[in-house]
Amino acid sequence: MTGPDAPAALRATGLGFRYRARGGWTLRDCGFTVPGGRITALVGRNGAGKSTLLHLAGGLLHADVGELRVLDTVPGTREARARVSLLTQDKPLYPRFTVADTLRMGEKLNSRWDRAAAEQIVREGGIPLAARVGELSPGHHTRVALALALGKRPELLLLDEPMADLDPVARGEITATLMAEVAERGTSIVLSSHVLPELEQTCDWVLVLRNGSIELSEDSDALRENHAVVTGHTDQNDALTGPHTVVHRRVGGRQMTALIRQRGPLRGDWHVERPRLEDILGGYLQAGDEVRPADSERTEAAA
Ligand SMILES: Nc1ncnc2c1ncn2[C@@H]1O[C@H](COP(=O)(O)OP(=O)(O)OP(=O)(O)O)[C@@H](O)[C@H]1O
Repeated sequence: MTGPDAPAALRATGLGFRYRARGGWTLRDCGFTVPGGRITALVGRNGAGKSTLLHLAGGLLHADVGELRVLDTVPGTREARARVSLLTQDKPLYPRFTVADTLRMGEKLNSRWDRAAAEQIVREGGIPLAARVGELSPGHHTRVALALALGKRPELLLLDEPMADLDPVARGEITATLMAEVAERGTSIVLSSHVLPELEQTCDWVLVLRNGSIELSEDSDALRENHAVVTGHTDQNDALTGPHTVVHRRVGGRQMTALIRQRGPLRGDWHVERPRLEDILGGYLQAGDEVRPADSERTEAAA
């Protein structure tokens, strides 16, 4: 189902998870809604909790506190498993199976199996159906795992760094396949990635995790509209506080460049540019590493 009545792809309320009962929280107090029928980029620094969140959504882990729903169902239940595909980073497949065996297994296990779609993904990669999975290159292994995940015709596809092993041509082909899935079937896709430029044309929703907490859950176009990259003299620093929020700031000499969430008109003399999604995500990822004017002045004084 697509449109305004479509169920949210993911919905979390007060979600918390820790790997050991006495360990620290890997995910803490996460609350967000990812609308259905979108391609959502799940972004965060190493160790932020992206894989953990995807494993929870795929029903491989269970929340310690709070609630997570996928397509309005409980992750890991029979209904959720029928409607959700999760491709983990290790992309487990049987190494002794041939590619053809693997696709046949997909067909046996899934009542909605789309053989043509699965075979097309394999064929596009030039992978022989008779090849043994254990002898495939990592990129071809990823392709077969994706064919299995997509052949199931899921309503929600969860992908943990799916492009990491793929060559640039394969990345383009798989991206086009994913975008066609959303456009033609209204499939919801949530994919984690560190390759920010590739998200620019693909993703229409963004979920940013920072140290296990949700930093951002927002529409990509809205983010582009309500953020600005401003450059000007450092003595105007105070003009950026108040209604605006400085996400990240870099100072060089007496000039500063800042990514801001802009609320209303800007005071002062600034050169203003509309940021790309990549700039916005990069700014949020670096937010804790902010270089403040005072730091830069100390550096200059010491030089
Ligand atoms: N099986 C595990 N047992 C204990 N701790 C774990 C386990 N898996 C992950 N963690 C810890 O949980 C935190 C979040 O890890 P996670 O893999 O979810 O992050 P990530 O954002 O996917 O990172 P990356 O970008 O490096 O893939 C890290 O501190 C990690 O060390």
